[in-house]
Amino acid sequence: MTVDVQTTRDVVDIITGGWRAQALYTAVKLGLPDHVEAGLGTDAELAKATGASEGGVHRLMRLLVAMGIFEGDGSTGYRGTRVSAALIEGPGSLGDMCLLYGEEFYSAWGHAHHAIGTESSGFEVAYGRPFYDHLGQDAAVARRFQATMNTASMFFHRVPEVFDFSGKRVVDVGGGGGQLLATILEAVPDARGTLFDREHMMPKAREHLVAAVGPDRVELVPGDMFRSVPEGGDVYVLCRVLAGHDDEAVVRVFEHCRRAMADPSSRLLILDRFVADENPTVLPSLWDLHLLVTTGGEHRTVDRITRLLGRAGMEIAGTAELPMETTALIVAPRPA
Ligand SMILES: Nc1ncnc2c1ncn2[C@@H]1O[C@H](CSCC[C@H]([NH3+])C(=O)O)[C@@H](O)[C@H]1O
Repeated sequence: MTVDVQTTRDVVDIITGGWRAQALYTAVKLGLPDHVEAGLGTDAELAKATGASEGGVHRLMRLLVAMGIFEGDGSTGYRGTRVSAALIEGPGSLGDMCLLYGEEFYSAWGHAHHAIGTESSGFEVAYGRPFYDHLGQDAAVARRFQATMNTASMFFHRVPEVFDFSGKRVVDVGGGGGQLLATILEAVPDARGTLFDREHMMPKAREHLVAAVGPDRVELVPGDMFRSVPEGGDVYVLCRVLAGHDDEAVVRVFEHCRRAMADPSSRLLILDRFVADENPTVLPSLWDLHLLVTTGGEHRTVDRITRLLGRAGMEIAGTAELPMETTALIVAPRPA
């Protein structure tokens, strides 16, 4: 069989993706975006600042210019781009995400064959312990993971645009550090909020929410969503909570939300990524496999969520698309 040039090119573009990722990771590890921003423009200057070999820096920067991360060249001087600017260290930087993907996640993906073949975590093979245990024992990685989660929260500000929270009591179940609830309450001055999560999340969430909206419009309730959720909410939110739990556990959370709702006009808002079996798109499918490789978890299809909601006496009343292929499902209780 003869393979044409375009087909070969397509395959090569895909299989070198990991190399591109490692090149970008190395640039962040060496602090190249910061150094270029600080005006160090030649290979020699960058080599001196990073302690790396000048030849190595030259060869790496040549690729990064070709990839559009930097502009210029090593003799007349490199310049930053909007991509390298996003990697400069500081609040909101995407640099931590590059480091986490380039180290822990890259090692975990090295065991993709095992993870997919057995539907179990590749991370555990690579590191000898579950991902969340690892985070509990390595503060630097935990910090990077938190920063990566925050980076992935860029759809939060759009949530008040796709659902009307005015005058509502919002219960954020598994609300984490309170960023989403704070964003909603800041955008909707007459809404009130309850953050519900495990006990250990309370101090951080309280600090964030009180700083954002003051102590009066928000309460914090520690607990276990598999046992119960706070009563009397007009809107229950489940944002990025379901992927790590099996179907039975998810139905239980849905049942608790339905039972706790203030009245039939109350809604459940599910914010998550969903995979599609027909006409799939790449990012949700990739992240679904990524969940498998790191934690053994998964993203569901909307059909499957619909069935689980049905078992809890609820149905989808509307949907809205959010950035980064995140979807908002607006869920209503079915009349008894
Ligand atoms: N059994 C449980 N009860 C309440 N919260 C839980 C439980 N298990 C996990 N969580 C929380 O679920 C959250 C999942 S991470 C998502 C956090 C947040 N909604 C966001 O989108 O940024 C974490 O904050 C966990 O502590």
